Amino acid sequence: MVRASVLATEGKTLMRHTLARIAVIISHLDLQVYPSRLAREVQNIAASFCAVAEIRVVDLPISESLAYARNAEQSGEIDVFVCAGATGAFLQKNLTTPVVLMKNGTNDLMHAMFEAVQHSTGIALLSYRQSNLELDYTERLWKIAFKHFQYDTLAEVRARVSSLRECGCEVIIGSSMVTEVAAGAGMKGVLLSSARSIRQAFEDAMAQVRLQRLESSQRHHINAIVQHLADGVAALDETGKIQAANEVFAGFFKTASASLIGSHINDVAPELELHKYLKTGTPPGGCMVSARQRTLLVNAYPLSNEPEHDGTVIICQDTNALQRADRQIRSGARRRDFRATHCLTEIAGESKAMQYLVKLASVYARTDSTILLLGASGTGKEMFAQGIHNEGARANAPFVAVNCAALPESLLESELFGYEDGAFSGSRRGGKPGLFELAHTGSIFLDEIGDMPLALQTRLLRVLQEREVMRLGGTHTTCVDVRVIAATHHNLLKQIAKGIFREDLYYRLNILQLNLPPLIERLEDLPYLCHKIMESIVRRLKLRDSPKEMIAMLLPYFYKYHWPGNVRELENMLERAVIYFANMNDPLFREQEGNFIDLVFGHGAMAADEEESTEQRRTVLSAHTRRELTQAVDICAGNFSAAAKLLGISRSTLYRRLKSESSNT
Ligand SMILES: Nc1ncnc2c1ncn2[C@@H]1O[C@H](COP(=O)(O)OP(=O)(O)OP(=O)(O)O)[C@@H](O)[C@H]1O
Repeated sequence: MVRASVLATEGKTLMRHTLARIAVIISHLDLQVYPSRLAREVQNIAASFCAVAEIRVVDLPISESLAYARNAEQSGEIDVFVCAGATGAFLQKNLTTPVVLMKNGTNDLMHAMFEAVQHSTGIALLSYRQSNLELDYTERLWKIAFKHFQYDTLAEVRARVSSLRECGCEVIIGSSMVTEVAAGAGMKGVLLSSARSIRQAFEDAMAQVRLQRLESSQRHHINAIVQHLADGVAALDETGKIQAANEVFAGFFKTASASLIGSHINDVAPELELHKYLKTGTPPGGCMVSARQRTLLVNAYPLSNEPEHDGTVIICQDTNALQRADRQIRSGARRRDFRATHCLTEIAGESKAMQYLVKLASVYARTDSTILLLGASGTGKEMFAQGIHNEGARANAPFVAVNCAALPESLLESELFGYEDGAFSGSRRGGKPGLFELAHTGSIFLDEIGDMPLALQTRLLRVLQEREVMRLGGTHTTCVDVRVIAATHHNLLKQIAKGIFREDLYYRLNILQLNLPPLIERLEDLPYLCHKIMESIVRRLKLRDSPKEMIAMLLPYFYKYHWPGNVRELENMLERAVIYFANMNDPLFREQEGNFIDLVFGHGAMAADEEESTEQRRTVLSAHTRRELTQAVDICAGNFSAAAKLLGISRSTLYRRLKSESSNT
């Protein structure tokens, strides 16, 4: 039963949040004088703390003290209890909320003596357990010899009071309980506590609350950090009981985090097999554990560096999330051009050979095996490589193309494999990842592999075998998950015979093969190729429409050409043709020696094989059909000079031919 009232207080807050909540418990036996003197004193002093604390003074039977305190503790309404003597010691043992003891000092004894001597010189002091009162000093000061006894229990108090009465003692100084027993025995009880010791107890309680709130705010911060971690974190005590765990950890083991607290780790997560560690105190390094359809990377660390094993922190990481993060980091570091832009559907060709190759490439795209693309320059090897990458499972990952013939050996090595900080003079600070690392999870296209220096072939072979790279100047390897597509215009078997290409590398690369035929072997693809290429030129040059007549006119020449530069050459020719065709009436071209066909076929190509090309050109030019001649006139809107220029003949020759063609028909 709570007899004394609550001292509600107003005023400024002590801490950032609320007033300190203090309960002072004064226990009594069968209270004869109500309210007890101590309670009254405490209430008076509590009033002076009203600006900083809400102090509840509770005067209740000793048998109810613990129940009351527990109740208040459970409802979380009290930050700290203040109590004296035996009850204080008892509550300290049984509560988790701090209990500040009202301690009596010599000053209290002086005050008590002052009151006691008013009644009698037969004075005794009863104190709970050992006190640090300066008894000799007090006796000398008051010139009174008084008796002093210590007690542990209420029974001892009762026995001592009754024996003191029989010895003629009239005044007993002690706690509120002692004074009550004395009063019950018909003696004078003098309270040992003074206003000063009560005030000191409140100061101690305030300091305690301040400390508590500081700790709680720190705990709150740490908890917020731990809760926001992407990893599952749990703290265990030395026996393996979970003291704290975040939601992610709870989620890994499909349970609510609150229900984990107090459970044993072996019951919650037997998969982790932490019992081995908990016994030895040796933390396991990162080990992979399968738990509830996930693979976790688990690390455990001792809570302190002390030799005594007093707890463990476990950190669990979802390997899927790690891989995703890894991919993100790598793609963040990826250059924008590490993308494949072509698809297999863009590869133009109506010939059986091309249609078969595109289908085969699409089958290859569904695998992860290494591919070797063979074919002369400009046959579309890179286009196929990009198409295969884009049609496969790695489409969203990087496509890294590297021309092995374009860089000097040392540069190619650092480009491919990267380097560590300070690997060579002039190297970038912090090192640089190689193209293999940047292609991680995607594809690497090793173009012109036949031109790779032998020393690098050896390093490349090791990477292909081990699937891991070591940067130049590095000491550790990094795993790379890369699909390799290599290409060359060389005959690698001949290169092997000459000793300039490693046979073992050839067999590593030549798992799946695509052999792209030169354009000369599939001239039937020309119309479709021209059409497709023109579409992209029109788009790129922002033309109004595709000059179909021009293509119709050029095609007969194209069929007769030998195409050493394959589709790339065709692309170049068509682009040139479009530009010349659109500017045919420009004086610059009108005054040009030669003619449209000459310009389209390009002097460079002609010069490469002068004899053959001049001869070919002659045959080509003499082969105009009547349809081509009239078509040229139509295209040039009846302008015979322009039509002659377009055909590469003089105006008079055009007239003559048209005449002779018409007489032949
Ligand atoms: N079948 C095709 N359909 C459409 N365009 C093609 C085709 N084949 C090649 N090309 C085009 O021809 C040009 C050359 O192709 P690509 O670079 O793929 O050839 P390559 O064999 O890799 O050449 P190199 O060996 O010289 O590197 C590219 O612009 C490409 O778009």
